[in-house]
Amino acid sequence: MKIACVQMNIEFGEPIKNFAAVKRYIEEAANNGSDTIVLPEMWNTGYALTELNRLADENGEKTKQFLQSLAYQHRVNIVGGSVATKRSERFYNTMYVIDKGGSVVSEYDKAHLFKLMDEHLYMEPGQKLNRFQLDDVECAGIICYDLRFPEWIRTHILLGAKVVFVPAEWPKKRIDHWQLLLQARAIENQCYIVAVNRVGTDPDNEFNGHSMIIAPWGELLVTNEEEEGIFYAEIDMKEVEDVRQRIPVFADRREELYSLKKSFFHETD
Ligand SMILES: O=C(O)CCC(=O)C(=O)O
Repeated sequence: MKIACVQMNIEFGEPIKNFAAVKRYIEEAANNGSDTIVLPEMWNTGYALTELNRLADENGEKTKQFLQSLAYQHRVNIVGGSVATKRSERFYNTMYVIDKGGSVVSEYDKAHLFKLMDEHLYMEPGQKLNRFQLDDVECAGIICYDLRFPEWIRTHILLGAKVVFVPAEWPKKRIDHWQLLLQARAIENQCYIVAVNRVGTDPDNEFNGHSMIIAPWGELLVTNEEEEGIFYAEIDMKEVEDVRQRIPVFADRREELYSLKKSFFHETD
């Protein structure tokens, strides 16, 4: 599967300009033979949280139609990063995933909202997992701050995910955390990680990309890119099986030790 990471700048509070940029990027990535194109977090508006009432996409309709038509036209999967959406007067940070036939195969609201950027004051957290298949590969998707919750990713992995997509607006000042956390998640879960971060600035932050594709053994297939652009890598699902056979982490898990309640009981027994 050839993957394209769209490491784009996002115009703050300017959905029309951002939709036009995403269209150009998807066309370019499709023309370069991509199977799966991945966008960053909140690419329609950036973190324009105080203007969500005016800017958020009502029921995600505009985004879904737009991505579905591009996916169908170019026969590509699109992991649509995320967009600000509005449903029943509430706002969400929502990922839509579209397959090559133009069907929406997953809708996911970011589960862990980022208090440092006041996200919890404006948006509602999601309550559901994000599992889907693309070209018969079991996948999962999380959004930005979700990355700091390894148990959330592990849950998806235990249910079968072999590729985890991570769209983000991760600021430059904590980019070392981004790199380390992503690489650790790939190694411990013996899976591919495809992580796409934006570049540019908003009123509060600077973003320097470093989108990454990481193999299940931890090799960096895309890394350290700081410029705006599309970065590509091929992933091979045999790698996941090979690594899982080499070090059988999943067979060696001691589930019975991991429940907080039980280990506390054991210690005081
Ligand atoms: O966890 C972090 O440092 C960044 C998270 C973030 O920027 C976000 O979730 O939007």
